[in-house]
Amino acid sequence: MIQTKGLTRHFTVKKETVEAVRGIDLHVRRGELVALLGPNGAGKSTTLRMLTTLLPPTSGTAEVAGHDVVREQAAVRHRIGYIGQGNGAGHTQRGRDELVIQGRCYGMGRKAARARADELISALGLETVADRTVSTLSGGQRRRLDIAMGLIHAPDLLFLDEPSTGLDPQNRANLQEQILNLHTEYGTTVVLTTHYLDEADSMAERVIVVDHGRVIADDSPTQLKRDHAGDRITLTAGHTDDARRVADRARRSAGAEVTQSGTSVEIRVLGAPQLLPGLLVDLANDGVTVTGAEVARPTMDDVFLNLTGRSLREGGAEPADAGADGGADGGARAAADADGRTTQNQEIAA
Ligand SMILES: Nc1ncnc2c1ncn2[C@@H]1O[C@H](COP(=O)(O)OP(=O)(O)OP(=O)(O)O)[C@@H](O)[C@H]1O
Repeated sequence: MIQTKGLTRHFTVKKETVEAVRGIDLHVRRGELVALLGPNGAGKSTTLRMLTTLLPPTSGTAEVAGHDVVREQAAVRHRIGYIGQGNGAGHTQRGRDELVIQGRCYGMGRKAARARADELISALGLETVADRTVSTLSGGQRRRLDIAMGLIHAPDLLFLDEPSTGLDPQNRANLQEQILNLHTEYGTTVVLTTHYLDEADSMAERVIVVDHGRVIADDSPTQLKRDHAGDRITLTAGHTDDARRVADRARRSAGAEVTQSGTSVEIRVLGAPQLLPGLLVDLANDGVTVTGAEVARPTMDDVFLNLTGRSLREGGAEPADAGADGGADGGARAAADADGRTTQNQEIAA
């Protein structure tokens, strides 16, 4: 469904070259749900904008839904849906009308566009708000309307750029569920970008970790965690001296990566739940008192830390949960009309 080779994109800012994407090779199969995960500025949106024909690559090639993104832009756009960051729907229209107009832009007949709009309104739980003007909808409802807009022409492939950024946890969970349902029900291939670790972990069948414009890992969340992060045991001792003895024993008994910080000792191993009881017995035999023990299974953050040496959160990449159900305006979307001509709303020029 997507095949890229050596895809790069450079920008020139004040005579300086910004290498946003530095040679990405991707292969996404039909029906996959893939998350591009990375911190702010990693190159995720730039990659998506090249794949959706909104931005020409500096070099390399990309084929999307069987068409070249540079030479066959209209054909690509007919086969994809793209939901950019922020809201794309016009704010003074009723949601239902926006959907029908979008369908008409794709060359659908009035009746077919109306029927498809009804179907998506129901699939995305928008029945009670579809006849209100878009400006009166909550952030979560607008986001779902945007997704309906991206799906109106039944694309084979849906791109979502940070679909749940700016939503509160409840709306985020709701939106994730809707996306998963659409993926299952219609078999749509979905490529989304996110810097929510839990989103990549829980939604995606495959996570492509991007950093500094390059792919640094590509696998299922389970495999990534298995390969790049062990379990974490945290043991607390009453005194620093005891903590040192805990650390020594952990290194000897478990052969694990051990870090001591004051009275706390962090042990990274595979199979922590099986290992911990034996370790506690060894420590008791050594006469060391442990006052606390905790086992944490690996997260995508551990994977990122292991791959890059820094936490995804350190770069400010993990946004705080938004308190309000709101999304920024100024999103981007692309649509092709019946002749394959293209409309773009509020897209930033490169
Ligand atoms: N139009 C542009 N002009 C100049 N530099 C740009 C432009 N678009 C992106 N960049 C730069 O390219 C790099 C990658 O940006 P990009 O938006 O692709 O990252 P991202 O991974 O999507 O980040 P975020 O999670 O914050 O959206 C950044 O350094 C960014 O500042």
